[in-house]
Amino acid sequence: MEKRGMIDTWIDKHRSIYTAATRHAFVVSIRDGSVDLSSFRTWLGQDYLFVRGFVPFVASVLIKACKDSGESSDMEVVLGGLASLNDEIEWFKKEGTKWDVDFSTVVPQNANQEYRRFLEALMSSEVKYPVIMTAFWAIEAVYQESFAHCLEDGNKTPVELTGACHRWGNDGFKQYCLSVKNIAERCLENASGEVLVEAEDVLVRVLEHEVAFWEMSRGGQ
Ligand SMILES: Cc1ncc(CN)c(N)n1
Repeated sequence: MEKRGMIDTWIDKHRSIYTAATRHAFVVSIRDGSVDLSSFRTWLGQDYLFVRGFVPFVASVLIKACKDSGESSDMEVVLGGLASLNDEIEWFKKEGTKWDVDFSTVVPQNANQEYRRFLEALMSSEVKYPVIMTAFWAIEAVYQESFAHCLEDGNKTPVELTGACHRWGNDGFKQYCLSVKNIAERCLENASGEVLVEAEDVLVRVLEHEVAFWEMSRGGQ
């Protein structure tokens, strides 16, 4: 059985925001087939911009994994994540053509800009490895849980959206998220009280940014 660590404790403590991020109405509307396709197109354009900003964030996680981790396998896990972002960007470009979304004209909305600013602050060399690893796990896990939900039994996900759901809802991505979680948990086990407070705060803030991001797709800012 999987060992319960700090992250599971924090998820239990902050269950309502965790559920808001992983079972957002936008995601539920994909799963039940009622999704408004203009919302999907908004999400696609905004997420393409987000992912371009996520690349330097993951690169900064990679640098910390090389310098601060003490476990050589951490670097390989993060490098795998960075490599898959290359495929992800290509996938977005194909979807952009399919859905007639011209990324060169997409303007980042407030929620996107704020999330990107938050990630930039986390890239500072001052941010400790357990804190950035916790954030990294949460960012990836929200997409994994959300899109896996759209593929679970009983879904009515429109066939033209299953590609997006498989991108983050597949078993390989689930295993990768578990590897990132295990790294974060290992680091948190040895972290000081101060670092634990910071990591918990960052986890909650990621979840809040993810909720705001889904909201934006449905027409919020
Ligand atoms: C907003 C957001 N959060 C997470 C992911 C998954 N990398 C994403 N593509 N976009």
